[in-house]
Amino acid sequence: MDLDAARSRISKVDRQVVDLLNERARLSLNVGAAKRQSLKEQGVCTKPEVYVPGQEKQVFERVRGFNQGPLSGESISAIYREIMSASISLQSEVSVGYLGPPGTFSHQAAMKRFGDSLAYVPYTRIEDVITAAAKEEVTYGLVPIENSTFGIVVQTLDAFVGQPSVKIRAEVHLPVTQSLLSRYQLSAIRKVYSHPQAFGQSHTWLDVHLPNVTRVEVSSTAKAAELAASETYAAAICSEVCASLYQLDVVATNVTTSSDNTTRFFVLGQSSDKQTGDDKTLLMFTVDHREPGALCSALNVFAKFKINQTAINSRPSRQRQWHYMFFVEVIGHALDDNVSSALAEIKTYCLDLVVLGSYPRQFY
Ligand SMILES: O=C(O)C(=O)C[C@]1(C(=O)O)C=C[C@@H](O)C=C1
Repeated sequence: MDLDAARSRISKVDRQVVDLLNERARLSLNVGAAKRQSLKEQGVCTKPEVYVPGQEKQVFERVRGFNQGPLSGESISAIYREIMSASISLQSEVSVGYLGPPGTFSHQAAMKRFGDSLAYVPYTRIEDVITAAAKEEVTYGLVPIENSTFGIVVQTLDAFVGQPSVKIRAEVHLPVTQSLLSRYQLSAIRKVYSHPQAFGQSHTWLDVHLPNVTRVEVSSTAKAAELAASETYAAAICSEVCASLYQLDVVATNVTTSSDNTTRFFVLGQSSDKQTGDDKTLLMFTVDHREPGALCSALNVFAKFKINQTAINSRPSRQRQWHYMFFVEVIGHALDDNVSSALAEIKTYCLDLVVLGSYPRQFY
């Protein structure tokens, strides 16, 4: 086929693609109307959940299964990410809060999960994102929970203690590459700004290349870029996307200690999604320390019901000195028979127990 003939065929296919996209969009509007009708019939006056991670999981698996190539599975997912983003925005006005300013890894994780058609709202602190999601100032909030190199994000766990009503709806994994950005060359840099997590992921490189330079912790990596852009002899450890956003040069690329450095984020909303058959659940509880072995007894319940734990963390309870909030993540949905039976039994060992949410295991 010659060039003109191939372009003319593409133009005909484009027309069919656009018609099919609009047919899908009309069906999505029907889905939105059906959700509203169903809530009305149940006498519930809340807005329907427009982002349904379990359903998205099925759509992604299905379309990747249909794919015969030459498009890669990743290309199909990227195209469908935008189709679903448009579909969500047709059904309702959706906003997503994240730790700003623009250019943070939280911003990138939010875009990766929700695409281009939604509104993104930056907040200065992680706790502000969680409060905004709890108070429905935004439809969803996205917060980092842990990094594969530096570990748990304590600000997120501490903020859950203050906002136990917020519910985890989904998890997002984002590969993270930290870089050194500045308006100056390496030898001229006197001060480096970054978030404590980013310093934790790149301290080995900093110890070797900038050993005597002051490290200043700030609220986010993009805030660090903003400050580095406004000061003499300053630099930031942040994402390379901040170079164009804040008019900085990339002085050193990939200063991260671990090559497969990944951060896991939670999408927060008013409720969790229904079971998908491959879910995780995060619990927050305190145990009575006057009871010997109370934590051990609580954790033993998971073994009894054959429930795998994927993470355990603790933070000071802040209400009683030397008492702790435990955060345990398990495989399964809170509505699964074994998990709900385990929760009923664990309650007998806990002073309080909150299910922070159940969410499909990361899938794309
Ligand atoms: O099935 C739904 O609940 C929809 O809202 C439709 C749809 C889609 O376009 O396929 C859109 C958004 C949801 O996150 C999941 C799926």
